[in-house]
Amino acid sequence: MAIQRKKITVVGAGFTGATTALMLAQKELGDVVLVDIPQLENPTKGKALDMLEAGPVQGFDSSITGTSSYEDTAGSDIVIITAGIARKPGMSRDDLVNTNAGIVKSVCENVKKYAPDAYVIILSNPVDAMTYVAYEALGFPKNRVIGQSGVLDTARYCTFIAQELNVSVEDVRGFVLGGHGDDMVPLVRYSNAGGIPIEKLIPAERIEAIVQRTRTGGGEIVNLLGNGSAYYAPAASLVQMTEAILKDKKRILPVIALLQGEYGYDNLFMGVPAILGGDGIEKVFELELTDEEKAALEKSAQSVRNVIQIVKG
Ligand SMILES: NC(=O)c1ccc[n+]([C@@H]2O[C@H](COP(=O)([O-])OP(=O)(O)OC[C@H]3O[C@@H](n4cnc5c(N)ncnc54)[C@H](O)[C@@H]3O)[C@@H](O)[C@H]2O)c1
Ligand SMILES: O=C(O)C[C@H](O)C(=O)O
Repeated sequence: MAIQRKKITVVGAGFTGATTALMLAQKELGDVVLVDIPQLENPTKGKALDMLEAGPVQGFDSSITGTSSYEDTAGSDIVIITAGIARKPGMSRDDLVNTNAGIVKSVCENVKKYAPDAYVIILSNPVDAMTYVAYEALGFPKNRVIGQSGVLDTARYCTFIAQELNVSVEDVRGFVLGGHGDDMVPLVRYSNAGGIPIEKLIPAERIEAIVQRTRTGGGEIVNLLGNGSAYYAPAASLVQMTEAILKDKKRILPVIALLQGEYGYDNLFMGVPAILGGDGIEKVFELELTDEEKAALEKSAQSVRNVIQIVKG
């Protein structure tokens, strides 16, 4: 049988969804189906056609199709869910919970029907709780239901460290643990530039400022944009996760995973470092934490539990 291109569905053709679709095609990771609601079918088709017409200029052969019909998503290898409303200045991500829970649930019912074997990546906010909603609605095994927050939060953290040191972002490593809220936990002790612990390179008060800026990094962009939230770095993060799965790269990335005992949490979705490869979340890494780190993680976990409780009703 001829080798088939991979099929990637992006649900939600707004700022993040459309940007993700274009980046996926630019990297030729597969053929892309962009889905939005029936009322936006023509603009969705228009965006997809416009992106497709960038192919000859940029030299990509991925197809990009705009639709409002889930039949077009049938057999997708990966489904990325960006559908939902975004926050505006003065709002927290948690303010979106009721509206987006309904949207994510209805999207997942279609994913379950038309792409039952897909690996599903959730972006819609509040994303830890939305990953829980998706998991419940899909009924898929936990390795195939993956939330995106840590790649983005870590990208922000590494950007700020590289700026502070005036070094290449390529040499900065670190990761952010916990929920995608203002009490997320950038792990300073496990962060380095060129292998040198950042604690040896940056004064403590500057590190603390970087940690705080990372925690409120989403809000910083929301305030600057005025009418929506970040989408370039979020789209890049989704593409990195998709690539890790489709190419079975076994990247170590922070992802939102269902914890069943790891870090002492049971049945909670939260950001942790994991191997992301051809079978989705293949392994969660459990690190030893100091008492202070444990307390910070517990604060973040409590915030996630509170939002999930709203969804559970
Ligand atoms: N987890 C993260 O790190 C992260 C990062 C960025 C954005 N987000 C979240 O992602 C979501 C999307 O952000 P955005 O900036 O792209 O918003 P946006 O408003 O530009 O786009 C959202 C799109 O979803 C569509 N949509 C709504 N209901 C739908 C449904 N039932 N089926 C299909 N499509 C539907 C809308 O019509 C719209 O086009 C928001 O909830 C935002 O908070 C999360
Ligand atoms: O901040 C937001 O509302 C969007 C997203 O979660 C982000 O961190 O950029």
